[in-house]
Amino acid sequence: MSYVKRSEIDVSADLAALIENEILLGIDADHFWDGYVALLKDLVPENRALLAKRDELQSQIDAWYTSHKGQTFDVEAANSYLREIGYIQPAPAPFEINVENVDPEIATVAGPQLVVPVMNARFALNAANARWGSLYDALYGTDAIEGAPSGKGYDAARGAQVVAWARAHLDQVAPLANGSWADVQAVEAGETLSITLGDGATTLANADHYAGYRDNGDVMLRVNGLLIEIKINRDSAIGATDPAGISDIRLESALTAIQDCEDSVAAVDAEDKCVVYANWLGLMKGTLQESFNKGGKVMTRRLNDDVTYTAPDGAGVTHPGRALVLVRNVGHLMTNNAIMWNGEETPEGIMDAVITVACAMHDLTKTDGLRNSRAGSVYVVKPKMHGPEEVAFANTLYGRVEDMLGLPRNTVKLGIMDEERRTSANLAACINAVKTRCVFINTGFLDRTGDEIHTMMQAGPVIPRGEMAQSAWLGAYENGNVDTGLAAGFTGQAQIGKGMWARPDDMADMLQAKIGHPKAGANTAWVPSPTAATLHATHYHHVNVTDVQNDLRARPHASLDALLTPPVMIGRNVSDEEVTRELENACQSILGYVVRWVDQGIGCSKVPDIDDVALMEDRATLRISAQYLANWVEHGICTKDQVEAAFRRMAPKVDAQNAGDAAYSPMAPAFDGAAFNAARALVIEGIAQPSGYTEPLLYKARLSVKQAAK
Ligand SMILES: CC(=O)SCCNC(=O)CCNC(=O)[C@H](O)C(C)(C)COP(=O)(O)OP(=O)(O)OC[C@H]1O[C@@H](n2cnc3c(N)ncnc32)[C@H](O)[C@@H]1OP(=O)(O)O
Ligand SMILES: O=CC(=O)O
Ligand SMILES: [Mg+2]
Repeated sequence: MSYVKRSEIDVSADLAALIENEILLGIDADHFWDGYVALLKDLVPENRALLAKRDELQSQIDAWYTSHKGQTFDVEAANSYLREIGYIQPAPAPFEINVENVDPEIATVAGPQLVVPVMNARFALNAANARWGSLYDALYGTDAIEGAPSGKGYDAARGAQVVAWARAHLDQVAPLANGSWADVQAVEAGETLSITLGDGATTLANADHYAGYRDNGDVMLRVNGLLIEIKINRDSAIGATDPAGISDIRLESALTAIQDCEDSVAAVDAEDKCVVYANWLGLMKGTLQESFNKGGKVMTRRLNDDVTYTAPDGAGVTHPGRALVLVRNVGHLMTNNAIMWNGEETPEGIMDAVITVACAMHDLTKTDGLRNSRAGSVYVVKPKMHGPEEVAFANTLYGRVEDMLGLPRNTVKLGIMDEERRTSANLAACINAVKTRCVFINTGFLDRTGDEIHTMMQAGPVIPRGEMAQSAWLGAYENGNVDTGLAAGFTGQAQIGKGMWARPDDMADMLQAKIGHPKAGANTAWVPSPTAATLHATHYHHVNVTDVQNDLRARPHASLDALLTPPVMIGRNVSDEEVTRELENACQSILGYVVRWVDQGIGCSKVPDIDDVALMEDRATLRISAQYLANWVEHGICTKDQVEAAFRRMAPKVDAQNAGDAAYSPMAPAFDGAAFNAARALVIEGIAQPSGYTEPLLYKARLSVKQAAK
């Protein structure tokens, strides 16, 4: 890689060109680079000290559990030790966040949050455009309706089921004064909504559900703040068969979308980071586009326009056509060779902070066109922070970035991923550390599960993975997050978010289960795809989250003791069959994910588990699998040899799963490629990995593959 000297640092020539020629907006390049160096000088030592503190606390916790081996777990004694070493910190006096200029998609309206790897422009654009999605398509094309389309063309019987489902949904969430949406013969929208049924006329039971109409006759409803567009088009194939000419029902779906620079991407060097930043820049400028071949046709995807309609009082309304996008930066751990200082890599988190916010200035300076934040904010999601000092460090970092770029204080809003144990245990103090920026707390339960296993490594053998969802700590974590957000005044200002639906193909189950998120008081929850966003949107039609939050405020705060009780097996045997099954399942998913990451730079994959259920795998799910097996080896539930044997049995299976991919290199029978070795190391060296993170080994392996290819 070639570098250019800027101020006192060596910057990848490609990154410097991107920044100087395309990103910097009215900022002198020399001033920018001097500011960058000043920031490194002030913040790198603190960054390193925070990482050292993580290690120090971990060794103290390891030592405490090792010295209490074999004893019955005493939560009081454990927590008093955690207080003594500063792991549990005093809670702040009651306070409320006070955040200004927050867009309604975050502050007031509840709805789905889509996450997308920003390195993939085709997906990133699709995510931004997923603000609106077809309910008919989402039902027709997934298992949300039992079975699958039959025959080659349109399956009319399935189509009828879709229409029936969608009309029944409208009957529940936007009912007619009398009769059913299933029997509508004609719709006339104007100052009021007139609906003709077979046996007379009616209108909506609740006039507030009527939002207006579009020039083409489409009807706009609004339920719990989310728009529903009833499309009327008698010339379309579906509309022609419908008595009222209804051709589709389109839902406001992904209100927000997180463009991810972190766990769903594989960005290890300057070349990769340039792709990340260029895509994010394109989204902020509104110019990103991508051409690709789909179904034999070349298509070009761009950002969608806003949606216009007329309100019942005749006023013209312009409503966002795109999700409000947030950017997930990386955490405080990793460094990257894109910017070198004194011959050393510099923190990737600092680089993400400066560059993604600088890109967002292109949005901030717009007054029309494809704007992202109409309120004038930049939304950054900060993952993997451990405790209040690390959150305070993020506050300092983004404040320094604002100063460097000449932005008003608190332009940058922060979302805290509540996904590390020390953060959950001190969540109020974490929020307090960014109380003028904090726009979300989200239970990233996948990383959080990985951190639970890693932090409690010496407490004993962890329970089988399938039992984790029911364990007491997880319930206390999910409830505690909501309780803390409510006490900190999040209602009307910020999101209380819940985690990812990690079975992207199982939409029927998602429809059943994920309504639990708004019912638990979450005003958003993560979905893996635009289709999932549309289906999950229906949940927010049913549940008024503000009402739920108002009710929940009265309940007692979730128990800290439960939160900090480790999910270990006490006095329990695990059968040989169960061990083999767990080993094979984990090894298969580790290999299936790692091989695509290391060999092809794909950061998020759909990988079949041992029962052939397709699971979304990213660095966080990998962290769980690796730490889980590392824990079982540590406590003698299985041996290193068994792990090795399971990897070798599973590698040919993963190779077969990828047989259709021309770019794929098999791992068997040699078992000595970079990917296989990285997978093995993630388990065998798992305990030594900082906080059990997977990135150090993944980055190393990927860099070696990229180097070899050059
Ligand atoms: C623990 C955590 O940190 S969770 C957060 C990180 N995880 C994520 O961000 C998950 C994001 N999701 C994804 O990356 C993908 O959905 C995967 C990898 C799970 C599955 O990808 P695929 O196997 O390619 O999906 P599939 O073939 O079913 O669908 C592809 C289509 O859906 C679209 N799509 C799928 N996921 C997304 C998404 N998250 N955003 C936007 N579009 C998407 C694609 O654009 C594509 O449509 P197109 O052909 O019109 O472009
Ligand atoms: O980032 C999300 C998680 O679950 O981890
Ligand atoms: Mg995470």
